[in-house]
Amino acid sequence: MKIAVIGTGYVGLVTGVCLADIGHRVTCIDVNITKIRLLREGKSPIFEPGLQEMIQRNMLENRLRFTNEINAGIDQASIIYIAVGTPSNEDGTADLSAIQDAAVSIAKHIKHDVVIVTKSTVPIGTNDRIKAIIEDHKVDKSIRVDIVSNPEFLREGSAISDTFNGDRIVIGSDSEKAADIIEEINKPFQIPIFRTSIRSAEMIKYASNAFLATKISFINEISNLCEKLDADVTEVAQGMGMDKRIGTHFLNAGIGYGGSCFPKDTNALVQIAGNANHEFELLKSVIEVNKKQQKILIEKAKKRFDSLDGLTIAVLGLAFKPNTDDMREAASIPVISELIQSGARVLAYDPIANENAKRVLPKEVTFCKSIEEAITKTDCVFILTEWPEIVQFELAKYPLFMNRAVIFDGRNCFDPKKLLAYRIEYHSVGRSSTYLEVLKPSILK
Ligand SMILES: NC(=O)c1ccc[n+]([C@@H]2O[C@H](COP(=O)([O-])OP(=O)(O)OC[C@H]3O[C@@H](n4cnc5c(N)ncnc54)[C@H](O)[C@@H]3O)[C@@H](O)[C@H]2O)c1
Ligand SMILES: O=c1ccn([C@@H]2O[C@H](COP(=O)(O)OP(=O)(O)O[C@H]3O[C@H](CO)[C@@H](O)[C@H](O)[C@H]3O)[C@@H](O)[C@H]2O)c(=O)[nH]1
Repeated sequence: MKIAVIGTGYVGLVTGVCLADIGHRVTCIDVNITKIRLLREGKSPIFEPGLQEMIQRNMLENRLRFTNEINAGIDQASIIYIAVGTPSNEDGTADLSAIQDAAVSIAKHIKHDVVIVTKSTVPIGTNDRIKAIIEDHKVDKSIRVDIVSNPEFLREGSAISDTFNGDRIVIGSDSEKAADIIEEINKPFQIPIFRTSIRSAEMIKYASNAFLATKISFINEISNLCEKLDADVTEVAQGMGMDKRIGTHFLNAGIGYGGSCFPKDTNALVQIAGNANHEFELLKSVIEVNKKQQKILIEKAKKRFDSLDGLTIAVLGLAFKPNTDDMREAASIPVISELIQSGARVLAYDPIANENAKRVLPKEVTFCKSIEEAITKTDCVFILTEWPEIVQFELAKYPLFMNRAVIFDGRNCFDPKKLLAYRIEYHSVGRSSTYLEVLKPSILK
């Protein structure tokens, strides 16, 4: 099948490359000239495990090409995927300007019948608008355009594996024929296919992200209670997860969720609900809990040191999660800004995201090339992302390199008892802190 994919970001690029890998002929289109130049050289503009190798292999086998020209890109394609960004507007609503531009461009350039497949996360009713825009702007009115909502569920950092091993592929359409074609295209992935109406498909995407975000905020609230009542949230989550109705996933307490999706999509769903005269109280609380949770390590450090003014602090892990270079809505942004405002000197390290982080973090931050360099002569360490390199770093080195070995761990990377053996003072989330002279805080305090 000849396919065009508009937008070569985290979703469009992975979708295009994986569709090529299962045998389709794919042209990826983007307005960004630098991205397309890099891609034509076989270089991935984003860090995503396995992606660059897959790009090169499929280019060599002539199934994958890249262009800035929408005209050339969609010329031969009978299927056009839309995977452009839908970021947040100031008020939390989804900015649909890239979707609008893509729809108008498609309409102006199509020369034969096509199926348009929307991968981008879009508010309920948007696919109807896409169809209306294309019908309005298409030059040859006899061309037939069918629309399919095919929301994407991949996670950054495991995008390729998720594409090949996803739990479901949702295909929403009011055209049986178009849905059949998209089902056929996806068959080689051997993933269960769920067919719905267009609007249900659009809603499944928002509802899924909102539910996962709710799980995270819920366990974070439980973790705050655990700290007050001397329970251990990792044990609690494990015990809860053994109930199949609850499940073990997305119960990791920490400094909250970030990334390009959960913050944006939860806010958008609150707005979508508001527009339908529905106050989504639960989701509003999920968002508020997350905002508070991002500051939890700062509160702990302020309590421990009285003031952060003049302290030198290492921050390990800057990306919003491991195995990605994506800094969108990363917890490191509010945390580091507050550390600097409080008068601390910040030394930061991320195995992959340093370059992207430089563009969004305050200019006062010193970026380091290794964990050792970042923690040298520091008063404490903040761990914000559980990169394997950070989790596996030799614990004995902390007391060796630091002024005083105090760790604030926002991702519960270590067993507190183990850290005590290394003479490290350790503060994590939802668990008792371990001090050198085991000063267990009284639950009555
Ligand atoms: N990032 C994820 O993990 C993820 C997962 C599932 C769904 N989504 C959704 O998928 C969509 C894309 O997300 P992303 O993270 O890949 O975004 P992104 O910002 O990484 O990429 C979007 C790309 O679209 C390009 N673009 C914008 N307007 C264009 C146009 N008119 N023509 C051609 N190209 C254009 C941009 O230059 C950019 O390269 C969003 O709606 C997002 O919510 C993202
Ligand atoms: O138990 C958990 C699980 C995740 N997180 C945090 O939640 C955020 C999001 O993590 P994850 O969901 O793994 O990454 P994303 O790439 O943002 O993927 C989410 O957002 C995508 C975009 O919509 C969806 O496609 C995916 O299904 C959905 O998991 C990160 O900051 C994680 O640190 C936690 O704090 N605790």
